[in-house]
Amino acid sequence: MDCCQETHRRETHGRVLREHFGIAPESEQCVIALAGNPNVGKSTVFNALTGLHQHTGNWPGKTVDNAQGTFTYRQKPFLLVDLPGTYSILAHTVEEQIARDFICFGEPNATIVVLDATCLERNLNLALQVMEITPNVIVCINLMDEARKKDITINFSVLEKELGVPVVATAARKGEGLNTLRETLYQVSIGARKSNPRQLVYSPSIEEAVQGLLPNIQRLVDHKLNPRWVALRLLDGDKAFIESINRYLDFQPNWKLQEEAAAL
Ligand SMILES: Nc1nc2c(ncn2[C@@H]2O[C@H](COP(=O)(O)OP(=O)(O)OP(=O)(O)O)[C@@H](O)[C@H]2O)c(=O)[nH]1
Ligand SMILES: [Mg+2]
Repeated sequence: MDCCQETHRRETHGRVLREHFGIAPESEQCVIALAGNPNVGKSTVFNALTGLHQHTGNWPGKTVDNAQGTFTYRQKPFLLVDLPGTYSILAHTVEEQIARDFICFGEPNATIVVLDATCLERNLNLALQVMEITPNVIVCINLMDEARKKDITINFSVLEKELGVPVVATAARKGEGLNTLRETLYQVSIGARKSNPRQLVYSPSIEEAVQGLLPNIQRLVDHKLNPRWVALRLLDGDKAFIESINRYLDFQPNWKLQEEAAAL
């Protein structure tokens, strides 16, 4: 990408954040999304990091501007966005669409996926989905105090190795693990800690179809979206996603790609 393209990309990104999500980060500020299943402690983590008292009820509408807070760590300013709780980000509900669109088109510098330590298996589904969109993921395993009460033990180093992203244990209500979370966020945000997120491998026919679509998608979405993720959504026949691409990235409707995907 040359510097004109980079400037254009930044301007488009700034406009998307402002116009679609009501967020206007200052130039040095790192934007961090907080995602997770309902009731896993996202807002508790949000409040602990920002010192705010975010309402811990349902997401109030289609914007995220009332769920943002700031904090500074090691002189680095962060803007944290508390996303609505979702089991998935395949956009079957308004909440899923908000979370998916923010992670995809808001392009946060990093996304913390908060998981419930007492039901990891179910919660990991969302983490794997987010890891398909972006490599900048931190997995925060919360409710560790509850897990301890139930004699659940988690091998964090194995999990971190398997997932390929940083994994942090917290009991946010007690303030446990939050310093490690801040430090990990900092390391990821300054690029000192690189991730290599595990990617789900689908059946050979789907993988072949993805490979067939990638060249055209790469041309279309450029650096703006993860082409593999777009290919998977097209193969899924996700029309709402194509509409989101056109809405956020100002593309002319391009149904040809979808026709191509449908023919595969
Ligand atoms: N025991 C324990 N309770 C916690 C912890 N973190 C959060 N909670 C409690 O879990 C409940 C849900 O926390 P929230 O922070 O509202 O969860 P959320 O993920 O924001 O929920 P939604 O926004 O509704 O999806 C609250 O009663 C919190 O006090 C923790 O680490 N340990
Ligand atoms: Mg909440």
